[in-house]
Amino acid sequence: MSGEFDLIRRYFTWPAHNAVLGVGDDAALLQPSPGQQLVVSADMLVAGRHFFADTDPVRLGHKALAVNLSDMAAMGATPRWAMLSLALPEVDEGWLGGFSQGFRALAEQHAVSLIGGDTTCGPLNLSIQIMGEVPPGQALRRDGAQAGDDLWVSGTLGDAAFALQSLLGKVRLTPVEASMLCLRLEQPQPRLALGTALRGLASAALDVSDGLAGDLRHLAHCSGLQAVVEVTTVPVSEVVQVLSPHPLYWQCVLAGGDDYELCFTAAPQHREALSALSRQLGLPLTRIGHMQAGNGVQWQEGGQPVDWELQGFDHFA
Ligand SMILES: Nc1ncnc2c1ncn2[C@@H]1O[C@H](COP(=O)(O)OP(=O)(O)OP(=O)(O)O)[C@@H](O)[C@H]1O
Ligand SMILES: Cc1ncc(C[n+]2csc(CCOP(=O)(O)O)c2C)c(N)n1
Ligand SMILES: [Mg+2]
Repeated sequence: MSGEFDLIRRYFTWPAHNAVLGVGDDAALLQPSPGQQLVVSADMLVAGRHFFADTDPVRLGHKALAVNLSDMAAMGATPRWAMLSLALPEVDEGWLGGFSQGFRALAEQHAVSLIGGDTTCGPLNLSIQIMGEVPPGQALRRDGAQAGDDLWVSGTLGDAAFALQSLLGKVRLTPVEASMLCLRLEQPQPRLALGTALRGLASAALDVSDGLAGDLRHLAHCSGLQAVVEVTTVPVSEVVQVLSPHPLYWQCVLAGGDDYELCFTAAPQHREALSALSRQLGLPLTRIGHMQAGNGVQWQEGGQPVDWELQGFDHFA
């Protein structure tokens, strides 16, 4: 292979069906759908900090895009375009082939076009910008929760955090358990169908990337309210349930991060509609608490407040 431009052509150039002009010029040209608002977000993955450098490149390509799609889901947006900026320590054809395959498969599954990016030599770093669309006024923001709203979460929490603990040798799992949890850590599924279905139902939403404790604090702060969470109702997988005696249990479930589930608020009148949506999507939606006047997050166990100092993931804490 002859270098940077050959690499881009071979691994990161395929037809961009919904762009006027994609990879190959100084910039891409996009035609947003008439009347839609543009939704834009960026997320970077750094080797050694967000993933281990020896992670399966197919899974890594998936995850790099998935964490960005998750932010589109959290906004109730339909993703349309992605830009991929890479710093690569070397040209490793096997790695590039796998990474490109994982990225492309997820992009095609959601009709997202790769329309450009940047490629340099440097410590392994994957940076993606994602763009999507939402009808005006229908985006799911963090600041819309009302006192009395129910607090909901999709899927299960804590799987990815326990997978990380297992990879770090701090939790012992059977090979089957470890591979189930590692799938959650390395190949998260962005909840896009849920996000768009929540338009008009949820009053506020965000995705759980840094752990419920940290992310919920953002939602509470933006809405000027307090979130009350009954910890015994927080949904966990069967594998994580078995780990409930472990000293890291609540830390992983409530503050672990890397879950990429959606956490949202909705008025109690929408409970039936949300249960029906859960059945329709085949995705658990669980009521874990409510919003009230105040600030921050109040954890309760069996209805009694507990004084747990849980922090979400913070790169500089
Ligand atoms: N360097 C930066 N310059 C400008 N804005 C930033 C910068 N870094 C983050 N932001 C903005 O700060 C807000 C919070 O960013 P953050 O990365 O925490 O988003 P998130 O969805 O909560 O988390 P995650 O990165 O885990 O997806 C977003 O609006 C983001 O665009
Ligand atoms: C090797 C390795 N070490 C630690 C973690 C855990 N981790 C890293 S960043 C992050 C929050 C989301 O990041 P951001 O807020 O930057 O989007 C979490 C939970 C991991 N996945 N891999
Ligand atoms: Mg987010």
